[in-house]
Parts: sequence; structure tokens; C-alpha cells
Amino acid sequence: MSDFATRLIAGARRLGPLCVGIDPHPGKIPDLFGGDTPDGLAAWGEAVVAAAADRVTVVKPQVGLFERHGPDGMRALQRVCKASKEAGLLVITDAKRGDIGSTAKGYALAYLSPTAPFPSDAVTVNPYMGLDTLEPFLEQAEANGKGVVVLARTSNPGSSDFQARDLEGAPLYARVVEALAPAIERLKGAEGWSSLMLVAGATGPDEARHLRQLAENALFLVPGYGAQGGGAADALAGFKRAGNRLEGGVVNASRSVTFPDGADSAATRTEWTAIVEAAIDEAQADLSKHAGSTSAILA
Ligand SMILES: O=c1ccn([C@@H]2O[C@H](COP(=O)(O)O)[C@@H](O)[C@H]2O)c(=O)[nH]1
Repeated sequence: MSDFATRLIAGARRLGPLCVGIDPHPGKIPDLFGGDTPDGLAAWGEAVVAAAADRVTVVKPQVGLFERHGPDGMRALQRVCKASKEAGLLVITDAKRGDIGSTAKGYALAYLSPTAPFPSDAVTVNPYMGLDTLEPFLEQAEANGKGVVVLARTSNPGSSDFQARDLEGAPLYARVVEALAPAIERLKGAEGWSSLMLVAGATGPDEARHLRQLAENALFLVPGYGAQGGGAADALAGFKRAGNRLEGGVVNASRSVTFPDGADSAATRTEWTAIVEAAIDEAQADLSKHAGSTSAILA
């Protein structure tokens, strides 16, 4: 099996850089699917997967929004991960884990081992407990062709509270990424891209450019496009030129493509599907246009 980074970049080259986020927000799951219940989450998530298949290369289920329903919610997450794999999609499970090395292994096995109950191609991790806490994830990634997505510069309004703080002449997020350099190199795959990805929010295009200078070979997972206000040019700021295109990661959209205008009042699942597929196509086209345009490259 090829490494995660090579699978991801090949898919993004073929279909475009959009990643569809599967975020079952409270009160937002249409009654058509069973509403805000574990079965509703699973049925809605599987419908999102079906809409995303062949339109994008990767989906990103958000764990907390399943976990709020307890064990049944986690079973719904499991169904969504499995349905995604069966549909040929890559899965970045957004769990934002982080723990001392000995117990972080539990999380790494849950998402990245060959027998993981939540089959994923990559999982998001929080690096702020230190490099040793990432090691179990790196080991699983290396052994099984998986990826590890490390929070670098996040998209939320409070991202500067700590991440932008000066640490000996550079922002903390930059120091984190500098420290990740050996791990980025260690997970470098066949295409030259590393399976250690960095989160680089679309809400901070300058920081994304800075991150690219620091980590030339790291793919970026870019949240913040769409519902959080980031546009395509912002989202692609940290990508790099590859011939006449920009590449270097994937751009997540969750609410803007899974709860678009009109989807909540769809009378049938067929109608809902058409609305969501159109929203996915629109976002993919928007990003692909910018990724292929000279003005975006030179911006
Ligand atoms: O810095 C980060 C890291 C992760 N996220 C996650 O991405 C999606 C964004 O959802 P939208 O509806 O497109 O805003 C969500 O799952 C977040 O937990 C992020 O937004 N920022």
C-alpha cells in the first residue's frame, strides 16, 4: 500500500483539494434521516459519504459531535468511517488527541492500527504535551501507511492566544513546527510529501505562508474555509506551485457543504442529496479554479 501522503495528493490532483467535513451538529440533522439521534447521525453521515464519493478524495468526521451521543454515537462514527472506506474515500478522523506516550498508544491504535475500530487514514493530534506524545501515532503511521495531522496554526478566533505568543523570537506555532522537522522527514513518502500533515487555518493566510517556509514537505489540512469566513485564496495561501497549479494539502468544508441553504427543508432524501451534491461541487470548483489560476499562484 502507498503512503498516506501519496494517496492524498494523488486524489487531490484527480478531484481537487476539497475535503468534506462530517460534523453532525446538535439539532441540525434533518428528520429525513431520523434527526439528532445516533441512528440519525449514522444515516445522515452515510448519506454525506455517498454524496461526497467520487466528488472529493477525503472526508473528515469530527469525533466530538458523535461522542456527545455516548457509545451509540461512537457506533454511528464507526458506521461513517466504514462507509467512507467502502466508498473509496480517505478518512481523516478529527479527534484532536494528545496524551502521555504510554496512553496515547490507545488513541493511536483506535484510529490508525490495521484493526482500528474507527478505520481512518489519518487522525488529528494536539502537540502541546510534547513530541513524545506524538510518537505512538508516528509509529502506527509508519507501520500502516497512515497519516498524523498535527495542529499548527488553528482557524479559531482564539488561535493567537497561545499559538502566536513569542518564544525566543518566533511565534509558538513556528517553534512547534520547527521541532516537528525530523518527524516530517521521517514520514516523507514516495511523492516527496510527508504523511505528517499540519493544520493551517484559512483564517490565517500569512501564517500559512510562514508555515510553508518552515515545512516545505508537509501537507496542510486547511479548516476555516466557508462557514468560518475563509475564501479560496486564503485557504490556498500555504499551497505551493506545482507546474501551473497549486498543491500542498486539502481544504476542509463542513457546515457550508453539508448544511447548505435549502437542505434542511428538502422533502425527500433525493432532493436533499441533489442540494448537498451541488454544494460540494460548488466548493470543489471554487477551490480548483483558484488552485489552477495564475493569479492565485502569484498572490
Ligand atoms: O483549526 C481547526 C482545526 C479543526 N477544525 C475543524 O474543522 C471543521 C470546520 O468546520 P466548518 O463547519 O467548515 O467551520 C470542524 O470539524 C472543526 O472542528 C477547525 O475548524 N479549525
